[in-house]
Amino acid sequence: MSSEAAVATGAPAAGAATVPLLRVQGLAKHFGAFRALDGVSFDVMPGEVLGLVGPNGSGKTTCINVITGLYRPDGGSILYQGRPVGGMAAHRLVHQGINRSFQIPKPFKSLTVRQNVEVARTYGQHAARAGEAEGGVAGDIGELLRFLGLEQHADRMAGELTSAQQKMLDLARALATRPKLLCVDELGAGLNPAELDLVAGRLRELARSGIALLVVEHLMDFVDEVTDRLIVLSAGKNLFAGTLAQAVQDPRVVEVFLGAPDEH
Ligand SMILES: Nc1ncnc2c1ncn2[C@@H]1O[C@H](COP(=O)(O)OP(=O)(O)OP(=O)(O)O)[C@@H](O)[C@H]1O
Repeated sequence: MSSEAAVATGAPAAGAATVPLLRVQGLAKHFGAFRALDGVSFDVMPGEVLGLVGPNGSGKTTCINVITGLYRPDGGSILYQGRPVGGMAAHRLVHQGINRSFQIPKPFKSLTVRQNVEVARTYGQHAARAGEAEGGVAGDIGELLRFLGLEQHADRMAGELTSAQQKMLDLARALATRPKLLCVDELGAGLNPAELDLVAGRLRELARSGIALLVVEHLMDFVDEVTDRLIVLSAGKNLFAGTLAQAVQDPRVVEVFLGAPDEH
């Protein structure tokens, strides 16, 4: 990688000892002639919370969709724990420790909250059998529901939950598979300030427990609270890598994404 690319992607300096959990290099995804991802590169370090931000349509969700196996990449590489996983089916990635939550959760509405999480646990049982990440918040379903404020709803049908509660359930389902890398797609949208506070705290707690997070989000206060570092995408390409404090000083980021302070 050139030194310029290393700066743009926030890659660690050559010779740095820490190995990325996920390394995305030159990732491409095309829909017909349209290049939704046009050579995106970044690393996610173990236990890191990396924000993936940018204007509407810049490719953030597509990036998560490719990393988690919903779409096959059209170019570039995805290395997870040093091994290529680009194009691998979603269920295999879940077994490897990569899972995600969705912008619009789709729980099994006629199953209870607990049953929804049990189904997810079964789906991820390969990881459970391997005895990885036992204990912690993802160790026990009751504990997981408590962690996400769902314990009093455990026996309700998922279809009866509010949309905020459905987002928590979606997170619980992803965590039930004991991910090492959790991709979180616009969790903050539609949550009230108290719910946002709770979720931000929980995501930080997950990171402290060793889970790496890739967080797509529009709410910049939430991004500020939750993430260690940001990648800004613009039109399917890397625009910036660094902290939010650095991003607000970067004229390119201000121009295409953040806007001038008086525009807020
Ligand atoms: N399945 C698809 N077929 C065709 N075009 C798609 C598909 N998925 C995404 N796109 C297009 O790719 C571009 C990137 O979409 P994507 O959802 O990744 O953007 P985003 O950065 O997540 O946007 P937002 O912040 O609005 O959610 C958009 O122009 C979108 O219309």
